[in-house]
Amino acid sequence: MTQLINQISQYAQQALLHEAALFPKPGLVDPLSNGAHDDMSFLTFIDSSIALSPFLSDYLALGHTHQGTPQELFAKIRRQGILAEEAMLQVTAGINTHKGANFSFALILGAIGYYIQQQPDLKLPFKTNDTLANLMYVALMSENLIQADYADLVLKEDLSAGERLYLEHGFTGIRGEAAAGYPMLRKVALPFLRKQPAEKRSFLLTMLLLMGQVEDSNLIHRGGVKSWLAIKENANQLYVNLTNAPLEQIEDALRLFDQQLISQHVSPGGTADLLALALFFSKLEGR
Ligand SMILES: CC(C)(COP(=O)(O)OP(=O)(O)OC[C@H]1O[C@@H](n2cnc3c(N)ncnc32)[C@H](O[C@H]2O[C@H](COP(=O)(O)OP(=O)(O)OP(=O)(O)O)[C@@H](O)[C@H]2O)[C@@H]1O)[C@@H](O)C(=O)NCCC(=O)NCCS
Ligand SMILES: Nc1ncnc2[nH]cnc12
Repeated sequence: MTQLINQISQYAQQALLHEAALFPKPGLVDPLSNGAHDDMSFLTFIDSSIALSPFLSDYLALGHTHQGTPQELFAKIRRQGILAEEAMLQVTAGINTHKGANFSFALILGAIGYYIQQQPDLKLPFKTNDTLANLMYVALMSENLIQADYADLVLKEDLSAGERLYLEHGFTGIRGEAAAGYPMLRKVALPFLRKQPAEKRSFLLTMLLLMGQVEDSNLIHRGGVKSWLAIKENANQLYVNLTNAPLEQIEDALRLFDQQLISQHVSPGGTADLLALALFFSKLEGR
């Protein structure tokens, strides 16, 4: 069992690094560009991923030994996730590289650990139904998240981007995504990736597909709702135009898109995290 948990933890670490290494990513950090970020570089993401690495195994272990309800597992995972966030912020000098990614990987790895406990004979690769079962278990873990996190929010000072967007627009961002069992993975990214070869061209198109659909609190927080809607429309149009294009043409279009988002100083951080999660499940499913 330990070997299985180590392998899954390794896939998660690889997915975080492969997302950061993919280029060109509009507005985001990659090896060739810091995107719309003045405080983050590709090396920051490498350091952040390494800091999170031991916690990825912890999340799996917490699920694997859990006895109790999904919500009780959520509480255990959140406590460990806060420690992970502190470790991340320590190595990044307080820069928020993977706050969202840590949250999502923590929930999903916790759910997978519990799933393995329930199915001791489970072998990799995951079937589609294994992926679905785990994402729906995350929904059970997170079913009280929005109500709990946003209770008395009007009284809270120093709101996060996501909290402010909820108050102003009712957007639920990453919390809503988790509480719904990651529909951006179940219904958008993974059905597409399962039909594609595991190569750079497919990952860049998956990123565009997600950018066109995600309620990305980073984009909205920095650029506002109108800007986010225009970027979504642009991403959707690019995806349609490039869906049969060669890699070189896709890269050229994304470099232009990158320059546009950099000039607007906006960055789809939520999309980046969902891409990392999609890469993770692709590895779990044997691609
Ligand atoms: C649940 C929390 C993690 C939420 O905390 P908070 O309210 O502070 O966070 P939000 O503002 O809601 O944003 C959360 C991050 O989630 C990513 N994200 C955004 N939209 C979505 C979406 N629709 N689906 C999935 N994920 C989404 C995004 O994270 C990535 O972007 C960040 C880097 O980009 P950057 O622009 O630099 O972001 P900022 O620094 O914030 O902006 P600037 O100041 O630079 O302009 C980075 O985080 C990426 O990962 C959102 O940022 C929290 O409450 C919590 O529970 N945390 C600790 C406990 C924990 O994690 N426990 C484990 C599981 S329970
Ligand atoms: N490559 C990236 N650039 C900016 N924000 C991110 N959040 C997660 N991955 C990111």
